[in-house]
Amino acid sequence: MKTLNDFNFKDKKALIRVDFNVPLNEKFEVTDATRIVSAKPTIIKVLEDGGSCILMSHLGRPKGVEEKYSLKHIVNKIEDILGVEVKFVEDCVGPKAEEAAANLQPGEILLLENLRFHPEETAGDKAFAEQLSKLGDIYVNDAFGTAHRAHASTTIIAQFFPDHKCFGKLLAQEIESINKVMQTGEKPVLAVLGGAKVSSKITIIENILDKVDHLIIGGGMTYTFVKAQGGSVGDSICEDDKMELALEILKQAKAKNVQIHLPVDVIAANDFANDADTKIVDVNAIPDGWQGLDCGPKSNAIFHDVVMQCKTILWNGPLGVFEMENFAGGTIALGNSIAEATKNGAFSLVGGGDSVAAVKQFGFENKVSYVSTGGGAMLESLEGKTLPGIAAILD
Ligand SMILES: Nc1ncnc2c1ncn2[C@@H]1O[C@H](COP(=O)(O)OP(=O)(O)OP(=O)(O)O)[C@@H](O)[C@H]1O
Ligand SMILES: O=C(O)[C@H](O)COP(=O)(O)O
Repeated sequence: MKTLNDFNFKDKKALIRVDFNVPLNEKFEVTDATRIVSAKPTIIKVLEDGGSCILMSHLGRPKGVEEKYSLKHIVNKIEDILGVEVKFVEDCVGPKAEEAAANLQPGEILLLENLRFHPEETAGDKAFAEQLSKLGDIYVNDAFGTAHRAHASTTIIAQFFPDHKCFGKLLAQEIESINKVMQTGEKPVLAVLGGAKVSSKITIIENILDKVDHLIIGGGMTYTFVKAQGGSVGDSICEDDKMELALEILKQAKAKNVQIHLPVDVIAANDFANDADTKIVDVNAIPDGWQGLDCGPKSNAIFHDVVMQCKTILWNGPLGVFEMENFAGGTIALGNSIAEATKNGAFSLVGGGDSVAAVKQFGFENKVSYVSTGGGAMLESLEGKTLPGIAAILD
């Protein structure tokens, strides 16, 4: 396994895949910079060797070029954190990117525009990966948060650097920490799955059923399961085409003796806004025109009891729309429960862009055992398979 220390970057251009998919507010300000701070040791090592850094990342899930997902919004934040000027080029491939990369001098940093402005990125297109590869001398993957994606910049690109590819410091550290949990995770094991990426994460549940004893399903994940069982979810986020899978998961969990805990009550709102009217309703009786945006008090109490029984706790995805004060209660309650369990000796691992933002915002960062930059990546690691971004470096 080649790491950063296996290379001297003097006069070399390091092409570094970072995961700067950070949460932004409506003014495009970074609300949690953990993923940028975490990449700093890798970037500094390259600069200290006398090399230069070409940083590439995605931001959000844009459909083509969408201004709100431009990485230009985070240039100042990166500069603040690194204390070095960051040059920005408004494309990640083509003449402009090639010229900016060619002109880069030792000690300098160049940030490329959002990779996902080109659909070839997520398609894992080989020609696009080859174009990217031309920009640097050594490929460094430091994007743990995106290591579960077989995309052009995370996986396919590695084949163009057969002898010049390595893990960044963050990725190496994350692999080590997750391996430790996998090997020593004491039972009962609990996974808490919330958030809003229903379709991409529901498929992971099936694969981690063999590893857990309890599963709390909350946040936006809730409603596909509730509707699949005949409940009324009003306007809550729901993936109808995943309802069959949700039923299958419930069936499999029963067969495998995994206890699934869904919210029993929710805070429903008549608008996706902090000042919306709200009411507490049973999870399966949300009226039309209303949407579940947080767990209710009965659910929080049930989840507390489950958390306190468990010795290993993995958490990805907030239990409500915590960015809005009125819907942060479930996430805070869960954070408190996990902090208490950790104090009592449980091992707790929290991961994901927004989950980490929540943990920091509510002061739980030092009350959990480990904070990972990866959400989906952390969950997929738990399946026990080598993530594509990691496998591509090991090849
Ligand atoms: N009931 C809900 N309805 C709508 N959105 C919700 C609900 N509950 C939580 N969310 C939203 O889920 C988002 C976070 O989900 P996500 O799955 O992206 O988690 P994450 O920690 O960022 O993980 P990853 O790093 O894999 O993206 C938050 O912005 C939060 O507002
Ligand atoms: O936030 C994440 O989990 C990573 O940046 C990956 O994002 P994605 O789920 O849009 O691929």
